[in-house]
Amino acid sequence: MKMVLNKRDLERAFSPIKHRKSGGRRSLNKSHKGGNSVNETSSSMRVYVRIRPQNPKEIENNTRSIIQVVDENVLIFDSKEETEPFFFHGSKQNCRDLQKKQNKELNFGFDRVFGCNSSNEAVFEVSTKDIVKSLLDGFNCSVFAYGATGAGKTYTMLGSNTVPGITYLTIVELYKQMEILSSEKEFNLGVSHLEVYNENVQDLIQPSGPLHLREDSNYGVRIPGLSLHRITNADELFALMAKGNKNRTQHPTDSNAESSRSHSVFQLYIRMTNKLDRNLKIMKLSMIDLAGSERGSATGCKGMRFTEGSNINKSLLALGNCINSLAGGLKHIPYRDSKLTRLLKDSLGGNCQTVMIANVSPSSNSYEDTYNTLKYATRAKKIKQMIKKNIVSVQLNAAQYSKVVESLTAENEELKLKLRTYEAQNACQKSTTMSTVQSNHKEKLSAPYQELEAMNTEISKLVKEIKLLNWRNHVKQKIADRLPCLSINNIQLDKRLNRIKTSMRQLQGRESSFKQKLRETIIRRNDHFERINSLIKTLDQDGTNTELNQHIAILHLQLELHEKDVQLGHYQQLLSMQQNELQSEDLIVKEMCNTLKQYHFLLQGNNITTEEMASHYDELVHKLEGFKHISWKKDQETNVNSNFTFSFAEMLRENLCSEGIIRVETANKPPANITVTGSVTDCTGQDGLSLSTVLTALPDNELSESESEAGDNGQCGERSDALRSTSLGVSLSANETEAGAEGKRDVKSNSRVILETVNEDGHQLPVSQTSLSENTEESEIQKVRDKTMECCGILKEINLPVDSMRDVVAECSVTPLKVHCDTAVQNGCSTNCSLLNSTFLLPKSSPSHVQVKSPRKLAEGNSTQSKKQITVNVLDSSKKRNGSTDLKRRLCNKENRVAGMKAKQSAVYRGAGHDSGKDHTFTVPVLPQLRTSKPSTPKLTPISKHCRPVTNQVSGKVAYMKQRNQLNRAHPYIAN
Ligand SMILES: Nc1ncnc2c1ncn2[C@@H]1O[C@H](COP(=O)(O)OP(=O)(O)OP(=O)(O)O)[C@@H](O)[C@H]1O
Repeated sequence: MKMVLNKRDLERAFSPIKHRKSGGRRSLNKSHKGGNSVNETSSSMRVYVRIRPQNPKEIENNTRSIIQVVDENVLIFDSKEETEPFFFHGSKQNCRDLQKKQNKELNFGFDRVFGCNSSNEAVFEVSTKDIVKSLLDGFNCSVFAYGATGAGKTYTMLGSNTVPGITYLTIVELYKQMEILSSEKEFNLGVSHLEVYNENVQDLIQPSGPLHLREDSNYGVRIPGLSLHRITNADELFALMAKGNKNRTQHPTDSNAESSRSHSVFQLYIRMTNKLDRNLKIMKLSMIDLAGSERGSATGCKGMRFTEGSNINKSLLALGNCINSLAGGLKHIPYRDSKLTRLLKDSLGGNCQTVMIANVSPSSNSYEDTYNTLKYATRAKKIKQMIKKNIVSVQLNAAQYSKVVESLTAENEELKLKLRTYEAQNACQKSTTMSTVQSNHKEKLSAPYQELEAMNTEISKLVKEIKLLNWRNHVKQKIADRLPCLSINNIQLDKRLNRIKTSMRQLQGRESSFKQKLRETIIRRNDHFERINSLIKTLDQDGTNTELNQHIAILHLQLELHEKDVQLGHYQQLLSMQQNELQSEDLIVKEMCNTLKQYHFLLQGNNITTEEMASHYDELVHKLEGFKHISWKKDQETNVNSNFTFSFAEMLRENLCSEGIIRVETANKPPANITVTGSVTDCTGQDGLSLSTVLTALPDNELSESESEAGDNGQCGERSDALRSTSLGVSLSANETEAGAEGKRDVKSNSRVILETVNEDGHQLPVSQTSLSENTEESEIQKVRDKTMECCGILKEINLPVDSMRDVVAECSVTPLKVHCDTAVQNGCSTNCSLLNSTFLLPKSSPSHVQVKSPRKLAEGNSTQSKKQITVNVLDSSKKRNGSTDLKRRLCNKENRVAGMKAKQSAVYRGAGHDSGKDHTFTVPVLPQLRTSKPSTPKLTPISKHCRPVTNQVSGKVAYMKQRNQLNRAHPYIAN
């Protein structure tokens, strides 16, 4: 037993390693092996020590070596020197000089000690080669180099141009291993590289200013804004690594001419998918080169270097504290003390297999640094880590199985097909004794065509990317246009708009870089194509080799097919994006409409709606109805085609008949009869209504009505106005399209009507131009006429003296008035008031008032209720202003309350003469005065279809609108 002589000996007695032991390593290796076989295991941090050779300065100063490597696991720090004989008063003494500082002689044991002569390859073989295996087994791994400044960390991690460091060697090994596994696994790799400089995190590959750290319970520490670069081969990875290292902050100090003044973290993300079961593992390899700890006095740093040094020391101190807490098994680990420890949280105490390489200098000049590093390393060895494989999905679900089976079956089929083709080709070759020359030719063409195919795919991909970016830009622009309409906070609006603009600029930047790439690829493709052409020329100089020509034709077809396939996929992707966008826009519109309606009612209820607001609101409603916007599908507008599709959405309204007139203009004189058939399909594209009619072309200005064969539910009335054009009036009554007792299909607003024109022989009729004359005066007249008919039917049914009205009307020139009623939905009635949107005509000298009985009795069969009437006075258009006032006054006199009013053109009244205080409101726009040249007798839709149970609450308005165009055509107005 050794005698404890003084304090230093005492320290030595309690030094971490008293005997030559390598238990740490053995236990680690054991657990490490275990880690590969199970999903979760515990492991000690592996710690290696590397001693660099003395540098020329140290050699020059003849400094003492303070490290003695005992064997591959043990070193002695500050071993006792071969003491020179000590003389006192001229005689040699047996004891030592007590005035001289005694050597520590501490033994340290590590997983491996690399001496001065060890190479980076040797370090890699022992320290990180195994890491690659663990990584591909699904474990996260970290390697970090720790040590004082100038101790050789960067040399170990990165090396130099001639001596590659362990990062390079590890990645080469990783690629080797991935190559071996490539038949079973798919790999996707991504890289990021950052530095922590003066407590700021910065991206080294795409420097963009300080980044922030975020902690996420699922993903640990994340750095939003840090660029992640996809790589496809080792060269790309090394290029990125080199770029990152070039950007790293380095400054010369007294200790190191190329001192790294920041901590560098290079991370490689691996996504590994098992081809068979599609199980996915995501792993992360972090290679960390820490900045070196330093003593200001030793390094002679001043100013900026001093600040850097103190930041480095601060973060390393925090790292030391974390290592101590982890080694001591404490619950609280002070990760948050520095950016570095927050970043290394995963590697130190998380789910990660970590290797620490402690770099030390052997020179007595670095005595304290080396001692501290060895103590750090010893503490770090005690850290136990629970590591588990990062398997995203271990078990397959049924859907995955079916997918795997599907893909395997498809592959199988493909192989079978190839085999058959091959056999057939073989047989064919035998029978035709195809010359080897031919097959040689084909072989020579195969690779260039494959290359061409790859280029085409790349082009398609780039085009898709450009389109995607374009679309995203367009969407952003739309948002930017819309935002100011709603936003009320200008500061926030500016912020939002700026954000959008920045992101649009980024998108545009990306778009132009894609465009550049596209141009380059197209040039490359064209060059390549030229080369193929010249190759073909050399193979078949006189162009008579038919077999070769056929083969080339097939190759071209295959190329085209492949391209179309790729494009199809891209278009589907684009389409689904656009559909999503449309859906979300649709939702916004609906929500906005609801909100607007609420606000409108609120204003109206408080009697503060201005005339302008009310008419704007009406205009919006009108626009939503879409009556004026029926148009042909754009791309079919000019097509010479007899099939055309148009949206019927605008024509369908909830409760009343809707119609449009379609004009079919033929290039030549149309045949006598044209059959127009059509179908209305609902939004699911299923069969719905069908309609059919025969148009007869008649000479100019001669109106004709021929028999209209309505299909199930559709009605078509037809007219012919000119030799070269034929118009078809199509009307669909909502009551006819409703799902209901008859079980008919509900035709909603996104239904479509498809019409087809066929002549007498059953041939499709070429149509040079198709246009919709819906907006023409004729259609206007037609519309009013139809509304009048319906309205009269309704009025008759609800006991309005239609006959007397008609008599009066017959005597006078007419001013058509449109009655518009809106009702709330109650008592389970899903329909609106029967008067909704109805139009009827009143003469200029109409009776002073029109009595409209409540149609309630129709619904309830209660005759007493029908006697309760409301009265609405409708004045003719020549007395608009006065009339409006009159009306108001009269209604007020009759104890009706004025709810809101438009002084000049419209007014809103609420009638209260109803049985239970229910209100009725009418919109009465004054339409242009019409003159009729030839009244017709239109049919009325059976009243029973129109009349619905009337709801308890009816609200609405009376509106006078300006007289519009003077129409030339006359108008039939009242029918029985
Ligand atoms: N094992 C070694 N063999 C030969 N030269 C070495 C070795 N280790 C380090 N060196 C040399 O020592 C010098 C300092 O090394 P390096 O820059 O790697 O130190 P460092 O620990 O990264 O320092 P800092 O923390 O200041 O960046 C370099 O010139 C390097 O070439």
